[in-house]
Amino acid sequence: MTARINPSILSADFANFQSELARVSDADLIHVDVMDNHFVPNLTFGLPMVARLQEVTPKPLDVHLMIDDPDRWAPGYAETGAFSVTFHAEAARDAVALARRLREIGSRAGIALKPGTAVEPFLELLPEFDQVLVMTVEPGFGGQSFMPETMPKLHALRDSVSRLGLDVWLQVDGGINATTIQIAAEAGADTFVAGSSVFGAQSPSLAISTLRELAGAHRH
Ligand SMILES: O=C(CO)[C@H](O)[C@H](O)COP(=O)(O)O
Repeated sequence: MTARINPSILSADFANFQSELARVSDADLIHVDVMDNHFVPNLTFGLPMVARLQEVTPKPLDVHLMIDDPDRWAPGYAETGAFSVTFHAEAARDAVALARRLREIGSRAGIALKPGTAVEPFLELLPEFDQVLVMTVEPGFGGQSFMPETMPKLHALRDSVSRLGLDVWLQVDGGINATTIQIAAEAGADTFVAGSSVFGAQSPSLAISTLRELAGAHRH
């Protein structure tokens, strides 16, 4: 299992995304946080920005939709050519139908769970998804502390993925740094979103390679 490190541009300089993307050229994917100020109490950007980001970076975009009504809006993000589009279980009306639509368009389909959302209803649905995002903070803001109480969800997901013989990526997002990445990797995560610990580092490149090594050394 290779550890993927996806820097979150929520922690980048919003006035200089193009040069910020160049600082994380060692990343596996670029994590793009779309927030609508309804599903979460924060507002970032929408479809035109995501489409433009894809034009200025060769890196695959890992789009995380923290928005209401993803059934209506998510397909548009897949149509920009995003590598993966992840929507929230709490917001979707028909998560399976939406995931199928995203895959049909050509994007990987991800489902995200807030810290208080149980994972059990989704375990048997795993074949419908390419990625599960376990939020390790309440979604909305960067720079928060990792919530270790979310780790049992990773264990349950990793067990089900192995039992069903699937290649579903297990992603964590929120408070990931050189300490917490080891905990999440041991619990079964293979894909790590990191905002402040990468963009806040003097050398994002070094931060990425350190995180990748630590995750690899502590993999499940
Ligand atoms: O989805 C997010 C917040 O909702 C961010 O991706 C996440 O919080 C990353 O920031 P940091 O690594 O600083 O916690």
